Amino acid sequence: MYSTAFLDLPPLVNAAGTVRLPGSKSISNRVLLLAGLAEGTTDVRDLLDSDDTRVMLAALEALGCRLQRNRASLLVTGIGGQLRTREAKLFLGNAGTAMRPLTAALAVLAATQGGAFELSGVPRMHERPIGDLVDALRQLGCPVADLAQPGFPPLRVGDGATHMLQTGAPIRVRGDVSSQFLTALLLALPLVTTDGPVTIEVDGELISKPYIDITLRLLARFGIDVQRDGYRRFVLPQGSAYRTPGRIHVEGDASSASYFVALGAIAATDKPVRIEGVGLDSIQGDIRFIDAAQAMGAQVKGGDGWLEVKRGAWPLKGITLNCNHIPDAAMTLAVMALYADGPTRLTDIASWRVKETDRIAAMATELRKLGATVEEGADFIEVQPLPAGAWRAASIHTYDDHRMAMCLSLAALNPLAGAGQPVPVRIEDPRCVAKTFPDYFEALFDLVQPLAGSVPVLTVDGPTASGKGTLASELAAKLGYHLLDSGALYRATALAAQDAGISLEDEASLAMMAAQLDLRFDGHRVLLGGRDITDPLRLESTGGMASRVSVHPAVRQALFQLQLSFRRLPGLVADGRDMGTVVFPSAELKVFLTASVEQRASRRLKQLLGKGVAATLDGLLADLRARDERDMLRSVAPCKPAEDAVLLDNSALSIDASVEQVLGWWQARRPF
Ligand SMILES: Nc1ncnc2c1ncn2[C@@H]1O[C@H](COP(=O)(O)OP(=O)(O)OP(=O)(O)O)[C@@H](O)[C@H]1O
Ligand SMILES: Nc1ccn([C@@H]2O[C@H](COP(=O)(O)O)[C@@H](O)[C@H]2O)c(=O)n1
Repeated sequence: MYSTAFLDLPPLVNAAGTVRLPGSKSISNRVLLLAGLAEGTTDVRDLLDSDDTRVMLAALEALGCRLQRNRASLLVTGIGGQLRTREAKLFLGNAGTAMRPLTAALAVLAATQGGAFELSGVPRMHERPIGDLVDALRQLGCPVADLAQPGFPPLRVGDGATHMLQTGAPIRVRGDVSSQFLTALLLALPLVTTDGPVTIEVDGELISKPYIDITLRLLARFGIDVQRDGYRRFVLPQGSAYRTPGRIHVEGDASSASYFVALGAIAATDKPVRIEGVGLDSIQGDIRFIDAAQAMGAQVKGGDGWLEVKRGAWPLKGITLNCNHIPDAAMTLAVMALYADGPTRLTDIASWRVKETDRIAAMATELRKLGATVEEGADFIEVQPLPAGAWRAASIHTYDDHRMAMCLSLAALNPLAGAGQPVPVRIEDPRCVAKTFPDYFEALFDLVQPLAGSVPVLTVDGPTASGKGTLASELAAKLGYHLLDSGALYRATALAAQDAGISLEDEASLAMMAAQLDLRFDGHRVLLGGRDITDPLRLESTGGMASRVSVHPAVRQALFQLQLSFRRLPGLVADGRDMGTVVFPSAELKVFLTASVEQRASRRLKQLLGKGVAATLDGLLADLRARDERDMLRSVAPCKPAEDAVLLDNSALSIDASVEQVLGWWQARRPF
């Protein structure tokens, strides 16, 4: 997962390969609640691991459910409809699928058994309406107190006392703001069917009906057979009791599939994008996104648990579509619309305005930043195609909304819109995808191909102990980029030569060895032929040997391709001696880092003594001077600034100040 302040996506030109989707958020949180309320243990397979499921799990644990994590599954032992804890404060983040059903379940449990529970979330959750659900619970006779603005969380359900609930008359709930209110009642009211059936009647036209279908199917898996009259009236039979199905599998998230369906429709020209975990047999309403994608031109094939998508019509075809049945996935159509041959109008999407953010306003604002013409209304959005040449590099604000981040990432495919100037796209706060798809960007990068030469590189060269490694790794962490410590390759070659008894002057043998290095970077550990060489790699003596090995042109040549292979999406920070001059001469930013030899020696002394390695300042000064001389005066790729490098003397700069300085230079060169 990328937890950086922003993530820059270079222009992308193709996509192919397989993505395995994480579990559905809607199914995961419904299953967790049902398993938590049921008696016995439920073995939940392929559960989504994300922010929204984590808050649900934390709430269940606080309520006395037992959770046991195994490698492949989560075992949930429920409370069997009996409160184990009578008071708790539950923080539910921005998870509507946790807030609404838990409010209903705890309201009836607290009212009938005596208890009081506070439910709160992030500030945006406190702006998302819940009043219609609260009204329904109050009709039943459940005490519910607004702790801030009436009709919105935070709430307190229950007052510690027990209450007789009015289950004889139908409970009325509005269905035209969020279908989650009805879902919440359907999931919770089996708890109060001991004395007779309970009826729920929906006021207004129910939106997002497919989500109710998921609720009903999952209730059936847990032994509750709801009788109903269309989507107007639902009856929970007397004596409804949650029975664990034993094992239950969570299918992949159909809303998350939409980004990869769109990716295939826009970019998969030869081989398809294959999506695994969700398919034509899906119980999720958002699977119907594929109909919309096909209407726009996508070629879609599928079966049980899989889909394959390729580009069909190109440009895509603009469509007008009522999206009431696919409210979440429909956001993806708004970005596909940029690649269409005419306007795309998405209607009946008023619910977008009360989601993680006001999604109609957010989508219109961000698409306009890219250069698009967008019209928005109370319940629709109309997007005009964005012709080649009209695309602008944009920094996309994501409003703490995972779907904004994932949808807008598709704008990086802009080179496919025509022959205009390709532009990168910046996604702000990429961590927001953690709500439903923590590894979304990793999955995307596995499938796409960047425009040739567009993966950005930042080089940091300079003499020994100037702080290159420290600076480079901080920069890579801040930008979410890969890191190349090129010195480690020369050091590893020297160690391998030492092990094999090869002379450091034997250029041909050293080059052969360098070309076959079996080197693996595993976090901070470095493995050579499976052996952990992390510690010996960093020895001063190894640095000295590396310096001798690195003077040989054939060795440098042998390591050249390996270094280039580190240039992968989304970008690279490379540190060494010749990164800016030889290996990445087209790097966007080249920094040449220096510090006085005395400063460098004293930093290295501190570093070595800190690790418990004996050293003296005089000894280090002599070593550094010798290494500087050899590295700077050698005939091939000497250590020197590239002509277009920026010099940074950090003798009097802290590490943080150096990082800020270089990030400032970097930002100044980006087009955002
Ligand atoms: N700006 C700075 N101010 C103070 N200390 C620093 C600064 N930058 C780096 N250091 C410290 O200097 C030491 C050497 O830094 P580092 O290992 O990053 O250098 P290097 O140039 O990568 O060395 P080498 O060429 O041997 O790989 C480390 O202990 C690091 O914490
Ligand atoms: N691009 C590079 C990187 C390193 N070297 C040589 O390797 C020695 C060790 O490098 P460290 O950065 O890990 O200290 C160094 O002294 C150089 O001789 C190189 O030539 N080119």
